[in-house]
Amino acid sequence: MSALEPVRIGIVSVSDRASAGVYADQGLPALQDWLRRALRNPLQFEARLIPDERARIAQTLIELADEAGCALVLTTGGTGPAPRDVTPEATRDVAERELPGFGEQMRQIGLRFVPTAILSRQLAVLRGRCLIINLPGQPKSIAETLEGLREPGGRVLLPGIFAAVPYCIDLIGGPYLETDPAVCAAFRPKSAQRPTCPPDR
Ligand SMILES: Nc1ncnc2c1ncn2[C@@H]1O[C@H](COP(=O)(O)OP(=O)(O)OP(=O)(O)O)[C@@H](O)[C@H]1O
Ligand SMILES: Nc1nc2c(c(=O)[nH]1)N[C@H]1C(S)=C(S)[C@@H](COP(=O)(O)O)O[C@H]1N2
Repeated sequence: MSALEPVRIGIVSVSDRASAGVYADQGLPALQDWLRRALRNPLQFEARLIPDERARIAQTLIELADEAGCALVLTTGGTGPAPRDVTPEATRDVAERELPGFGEQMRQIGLRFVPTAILSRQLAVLRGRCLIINLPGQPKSIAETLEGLREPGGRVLLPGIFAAVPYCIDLIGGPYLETDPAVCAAFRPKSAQRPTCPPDR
């Protein structure tokens, strides 16, 4: 049995108004809250609040992936069709490979909550040993997208995208992530499952 490894996660809120102080940023707290509930590993966050500027977003993603050593970076905001929504372009600027399945599933989930989910151009990419995923800016969309949809009794109707994140990070050589199945049941093939020590020991 191995102890759960610490994981460094980049969280990036892309918002002109929140970064200028027009309103309080709710993106970073929502990301942190959800990740703390979902993951059992010790977590270290690298948090950034930045405006909707393509070069600034790209530079932040490079810094988090290459210098800070984040295994995962989640962005929120700037995925829509408005002229200043450029997060997907900045993400593609730094991408080595794209994982189109994430965007497909994220829009499917979003459509169960709002018809305008079709407007989000959100995507996921790989850069070295880092998985970068774009989430929409609406703070409630963060938990919706990561966790998916349940019926009132708790049964999962549509799995959130986070179910596939731990195995993806295994495959790119990152730390072994363990989730709380009550929040998000991660899927791994049996051959990839490892026994780990419970976190409270
Ligand atoms: N970081 C944030 N904190 C709090 N609320 C946000 C944040 N980002 C977005 N929202 C809310 O979600 C709505 C849709 O998000 P969207 O990313 O389209 O914002 P926007 O209209 O481009 O403005 P901005 O970039 O200035 O946040 C916003 O109008 C705002 O009400
Ligand atoms: N799950 C979910 N997805 C969602 C939403 C939402 O509320 N929940 N909002 C949508 C809306 S209204 C827009 S315009 C697009 C793009 O949002 P962004 O520009 O804030 O990233 O995300 C969409 N995706």
